[in-house]
Amino acid sequence: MPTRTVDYSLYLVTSRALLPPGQDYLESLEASLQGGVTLVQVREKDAGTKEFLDIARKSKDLCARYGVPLIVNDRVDIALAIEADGVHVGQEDMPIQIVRSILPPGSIIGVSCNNVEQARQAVESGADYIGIGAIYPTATKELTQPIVTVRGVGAILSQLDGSNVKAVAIGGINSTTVLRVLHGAVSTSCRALDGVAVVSDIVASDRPEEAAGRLMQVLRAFREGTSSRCGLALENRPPTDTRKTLLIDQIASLLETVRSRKPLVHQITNVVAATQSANVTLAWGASPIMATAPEEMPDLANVCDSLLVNIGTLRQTEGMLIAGRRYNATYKPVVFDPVGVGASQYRKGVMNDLLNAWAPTVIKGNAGELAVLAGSDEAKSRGVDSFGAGFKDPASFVRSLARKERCVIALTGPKDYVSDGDVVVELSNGHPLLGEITGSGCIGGSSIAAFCAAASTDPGPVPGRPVCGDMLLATVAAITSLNVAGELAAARADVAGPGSFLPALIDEISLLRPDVLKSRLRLDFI
Ligand SMILES: Nc1ncnc2c1ncn2[C@@H]1O[C@H](COP(=O)(O)OP(=O)(O)OP(=O)(O)O)[C@@H](O)[C@H]1O
Ligand SMILES: Cc1ncsc1CCO
Repeated sequence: MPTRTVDYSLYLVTSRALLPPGQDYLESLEASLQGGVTLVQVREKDAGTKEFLDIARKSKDLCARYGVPLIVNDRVDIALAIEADGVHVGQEDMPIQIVRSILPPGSIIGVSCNNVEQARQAVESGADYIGIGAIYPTATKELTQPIVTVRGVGAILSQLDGSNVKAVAIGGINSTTVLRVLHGAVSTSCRALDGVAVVSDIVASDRPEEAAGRLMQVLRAFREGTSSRCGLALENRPPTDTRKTLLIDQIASLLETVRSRKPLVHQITNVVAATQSANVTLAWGASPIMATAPEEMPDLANVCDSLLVNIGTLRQTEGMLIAGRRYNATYKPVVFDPVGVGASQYRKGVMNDLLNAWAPTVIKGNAGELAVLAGSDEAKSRGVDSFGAGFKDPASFVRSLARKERCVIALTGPKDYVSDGDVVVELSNGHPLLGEITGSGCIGGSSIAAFCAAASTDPGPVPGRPVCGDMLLATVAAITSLNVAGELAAARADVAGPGSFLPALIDEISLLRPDVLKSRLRLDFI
């Protein structure tokens, strides 16, 4: 029998217990189908066999009218009895090979997977699809296994490389989280989800048709916006021979855009570099607001243009958690600076909590910091500083970390490397004095946040990306402009060392002219 094409995009898992009071199960199911649900699984954990059979049969008839396949949870006997399109099993249920031997040829068989090994086994045993979860903690199902998190999905998807096994994510996915899940859950080989499975966002809604419609809109927008390059390299790239000239023009032009747009840059940063970060932000022509209280994050996310989260002197992380989520929800850039993350287990734990809670647009760090993020021991750190020779192949390192973390990665040092998972730009401007003042990395983060704000564009009514605009360009422009200002400051007659360098640097940032910037830029695509 030819393999049939199944649309996994919006996979509804039913649960009568979650229906709003007075809502009829079949009416709700029909409304969801009208809203665009593409696949349905009947899951009724507490129903007796007779009742389950009845619900499954009625659901099957209804789905058939909409041309939507129906899958039965766990119960192979019920699937056979109602001639369902397939069965979904858990890890403790009947093994896939046995299910396959019982069901008619061509049946869809899916299995829940919580980790890489389970996904490997699913492929080996001939599953049609895997349900990866739970992505978030959810009240719908009692969790017996660890939360996968959005950042954990990529490694599981990698197991599907070379197979025809499809994948959906499940657990806590709703219209607020769906874009984060779709965008964040992609393997380093660019394997994305085939769909998302949703329970309460649709079933518990008074208007299931609208709930399903909202999810479908985001799914469509995501696919349209990310048809190539994993959805990371956001803008169309020019041909190789002209792109360096074009990039240099774009950098100079973005410097002017920062000054003309005067973005408001919200910064949650450390107490060491806070004042110089605010001054540098002003010197670029942007406006800083340094604010940490969790209570004010919703208001600030509405009025500010971008967010910087710097963990240099961690005290309370609640504001950081809320802020990132809010800026994601308003489609504004979020820059993350994991200062000194190698210094303590606490910092590392906080970094992971933050990155699991929200999507960074850019992560910037020195070699020691990014090595901790990547789980590599190629570069070392001591406190907030990186030491040693660093990465043997920094270009490959940033490219693969960008793919893994699904954002732009900026690796700083004597040379800087910026990647969006596709291209890598090597930046050779700068001056050793930048390494001799504290917080030069921190002001780099503030600068990136200002340039990202200036580069961000209107996401439109149904955004298919967490942020719109060329964030690779913004990151490159910010770092390299700062480094050129550093060269100009270091060359001044009144600069005798690190003490006089910092004020001169702030002056040179505010004085930097686009033509001077262009003439001094030293960068290359790798
Ligand atoms: N030796 C150097 N030569 C040229 N530029 C440098 C040098 N060292 C650092 N820089 C520049 O200084 C900036 C900060 O980079 P660095 O890697 O020192 O950050 P960091 O270690 O995070 O700093 P900090 O912890 O002090 O905030 C970057 O723009 C980088 O290009
Ligand atoms: C020195 C220092 N300690 C915590 S943050 C910071 C600023 C440079 O990263």
